[in-house]
Amino acid sequence: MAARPRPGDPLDPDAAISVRGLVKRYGDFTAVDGLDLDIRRGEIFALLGPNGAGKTTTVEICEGYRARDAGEVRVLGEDPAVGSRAWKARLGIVLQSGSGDSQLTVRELVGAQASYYADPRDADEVLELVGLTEKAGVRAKLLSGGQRRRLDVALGIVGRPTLLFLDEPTTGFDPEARRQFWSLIRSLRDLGTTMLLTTHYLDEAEALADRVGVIAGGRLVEVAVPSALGGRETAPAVVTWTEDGARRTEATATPTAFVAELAARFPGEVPDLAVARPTLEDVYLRMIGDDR
Ligand SMILES: Nc1ncnc2c1ncn2[C@@H]1O[C@H](COP(=O)(O)OP(=O)(O)OP(=O)(O)O)[C@@H](O)[C@H]1O
Repeated sequence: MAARPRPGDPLDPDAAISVRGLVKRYGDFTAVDGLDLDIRRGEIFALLGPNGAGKTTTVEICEGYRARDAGEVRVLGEDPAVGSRAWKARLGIVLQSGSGDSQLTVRELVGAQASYYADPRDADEVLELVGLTEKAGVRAKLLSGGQRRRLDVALGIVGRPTLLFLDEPTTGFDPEARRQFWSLIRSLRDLGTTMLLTTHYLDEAEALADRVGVIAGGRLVEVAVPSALGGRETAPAVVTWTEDGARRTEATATPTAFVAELAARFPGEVPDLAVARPTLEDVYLRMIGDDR
């Protein structure tokens, strides 16, 4: 399920994004250091990694915005370094710092962006989708931070992209706006859009991504479904409870059996019973720690 390509494997012609041996240097510094990755059509793929890991560099090479020093890249079947106009029109891009301080209204901006595409989404439909209908007539520069981010997404999807790049899309969102944004992303997936997301929010990756890739020091450390990253699904569970006034802890590979034993020992509820597996954050921090 979470198979990832090995160095030297051929490009995958069916993938939305196929990357082999990608290298990017800035002077003496190697920012991306031999990256192999396939992103399937229709999936949401989250790229995780610490600041400076090489996420934005990788994504911008896939978008055709940066040149690479070595390796092969195919995005929707074309090499981004020489991507055609028709190819570019099939991409949607939501950058880290977006539209911002325009004097134009929200609807004017979305309408203007739509005019670049042969078959755009209806501007009002897009505003509805991102929850900005009530702000359609407001100048973009008067929007709140979270509303601007939604406008960025609106601008990214109005061209009906096959593949959408989202670079840290929910930075600065309040919790409710993040939840709304997540449901927007899920509805785009239901419409068949492939998405490559970078994020520092592990709960966001867990909530949205079909697969996550962890990148550190310009290398891909692991690719997996969120529930299996770093051996999470088979890691021992930690059972905690209170007994004789003290907090007790037991790490076990068979938590169900262990809890059954505990239940037999106590007349009613086992006090303060909890069963926990390592969180995505636990395994992620361990991974990038290992890499360093
Ligand atoms: N134009 C550039 N010139 C020189 N170095 C650069 C340039 N762009 C990026 N770098 C360096 O390459 C490395 C990778 O940067 P990149 O922006 O890809 O990281 P990132 O994983 O997206 O980080 P963040 O999570 O902070 O956005 C960093 O060390 C960065 O300083």
